[in-house]
Formats: sequence, C-alpha cells, structure tokens
Amino acid sequence: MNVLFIGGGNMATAIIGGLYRQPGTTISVVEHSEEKRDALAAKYGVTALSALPAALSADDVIVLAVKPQNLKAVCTELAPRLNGALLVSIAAGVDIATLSRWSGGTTRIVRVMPNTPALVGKGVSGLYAAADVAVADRNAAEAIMMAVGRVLWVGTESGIDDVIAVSGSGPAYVFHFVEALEAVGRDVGFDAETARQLALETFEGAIALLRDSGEPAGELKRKVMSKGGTTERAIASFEDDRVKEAIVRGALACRARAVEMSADFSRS
Ligand SMILES: NC(=O)C1=CN([C@@H]2O[C@H](COP(=O)(O)OP(=O)(O)OC[C@H]3O[C@@H](n4cnc5c(N)ncnc54)[C@H](OP(=O)(O)O)[C@@H]3O)[C@@H](O)[C@H]2O)C=CC1
Ligand SMILES: O=C(O)[C@@H]1CCC=N1
Repeated sequence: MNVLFIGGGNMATAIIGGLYRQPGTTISVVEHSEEKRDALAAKYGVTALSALPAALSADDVIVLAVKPQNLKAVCTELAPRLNGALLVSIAAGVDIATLSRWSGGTTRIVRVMPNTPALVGKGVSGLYAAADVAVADRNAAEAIMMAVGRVLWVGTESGIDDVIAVSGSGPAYVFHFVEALEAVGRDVGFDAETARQLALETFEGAIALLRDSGEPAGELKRKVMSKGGTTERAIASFEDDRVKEAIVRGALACRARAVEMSADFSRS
C-alpha cells in the first residue's frame, strides 16, 4: 500500500510512528516545514516532500492530515491530480460532502477520527464511510489505523463527532487531570519528577485494575473510599465542585464545536 500523508504534524507523526513498521507499506509525507520533513525522514525513513506529487494513482491512499482550515486549499490542489486515489480524512469538523465538493466530486472518501496515543500503538480510531464506498477502500483505511491501535466503525457520519467528544479529544482531558495531580504532588513537597511518577503510576495502575477486574469504575472507586476516611473527603469535594458534570459539559462542548465547524465548512 502506498500511503501519502498531507501534513506531517502531530497526528500524522503519531500514525506514521506506528505505520512505518508495517511490511508492504510505503509512506510519503507532504509537509511545509523543512524541520518536520527532516525529522520524519530521519526517524521513520519516509519520503518527505515539500509539495504534492504531479499525479497520483488509483492505488494510492491519501491521508488528509492538515488542520481543517487548511483543508480546502489542499483538496483544491489535489483535485486535478487525484486520478481516483482514495482519500482518508482525519480532520475534525469537515463532512464528506464538503470534502467531496472541494476535491472535484470524488466519493472515494473515508473519515477517520484517531487520537494521539497512536504514537505508542495505543490509539483508538472511529471510522465512517458512506454506503457506496468499496469494501477494499474501507479495509485500506482500517489497516492504516489498526497499525496504531484499535478501530471502531460508526454507522452514521455524526458518529465521528461522537468519537471526537470521547476519544479524539479525550487524551487532552486525561492530560488535564494528570497536570492537576502532578501539581498537587509538587505543592505538597515532592520534586517534579517524583510528582510526575506518582501521577503516572496512579493512572497506569488504575487503568490496569479497571481492565483486569472488569468491575465498573464506580465500584472500584467505592473500594478506595474507606468510610469516614480520606478518599471519601476528596470525592465529596469533587462532588461539591460538580467535577463530573464539568467534564461532561466540556466533552459536549467539544462535540458541539465539531458540529459547528462542519456547518461552517459546508458553506465555504
Ligand atoms: N492532534 C490530535 O490529537 C488530533 C488531530 N486530528 C486532526 O488531524 C489534523 C491535523 O492535526 P494536527 O496534526 O494536530 O495538526 P498540526 O498543525 O500538528 O499538523 C498539520 C501540519 O500540516 C502542515 N500543513 C498545512 N498545510 C499544508 C499543506 N498545504 N501541505 C503540506 N503541509 C501542510 C502544517 O504546517 P504549518 O504549521 O506550517 O501550517 C502542519 O505541520 C486536523 O485536521 C485535526 O482535526 C484528529 C484527531 C486527533
Ligand atoms: O482539537 C482538535 O480540533 C483535534 C480534533 C480531535 C483532537 N484534536
């Protein structure tokens, strides 16, 4: 499979970091920044280009990995040289109908919503394709994302917005929480490295326990909360501050932004 990434930033790097180990996959990247091109070529042995190739072929898979606001320009430039290549868009907030219109009317499009843990092979991606997209094209998009983690197909395009709210943007929510836990560690007197290790081991251990035990998070939470003890006081404070509700509101605001972006781009 020949995979051409357009945009070699955070998310493309995360996917390439897993994909480059796959036998039978040739990876090229078109990226503006010379520094990023050099880094990608040196680290992953990919072909790094400063401009789009003159012509593509129907066997190529093009991964659109630029920011949504750069996507119209990229698609417009791609349209005359696409020659039926498959488009895989990882952009948030740009619908297939809009991508198709910008790309000269092609319908060979799969939308994917990955997340950055792809870089360490622990990504999770939501995928969506319209009913008329061939099984071979779905399989190609799925194979790319399976190289960097788990995949989940959603049955409607709005399902991609649902995936963004939970797992696409989700790593940032977790990092936000880790930042707070590290800050507590430092505030009570640990050095920065110790505070970081305590926070990370706590997250890793808690996730491992969730997976291994199969018990719901609420049940495991209750097992930490000794009656009249310390955790009970912490959780009561979180509840007073409506922390859970704030996280839900934030994730729904994330989803609403994806919907808003899709509406805006559909008019451009
Ligand atoms: N980051 C994440 O966690 C996730 C991101 N996504 C999606 O992935 C896409 C990329 O996001 P992310 O990787 O974070 O963004 P980045 O800004 O890190 O990467 C995009 C890269 O593309 C370059 N670029 C812009 N226009 C062109 C062009 N015409 N040709 C070649 N290169 C170009 C940019 O260069 P320059 O900066 O010079 O413009 C930049 O290096 C977005 O659409 C986002 O919605 C999806 C899921 C998760
Ligand atoms: O913040 C964003 O718009 C992108 C999409 C999902 C994660 N990052």
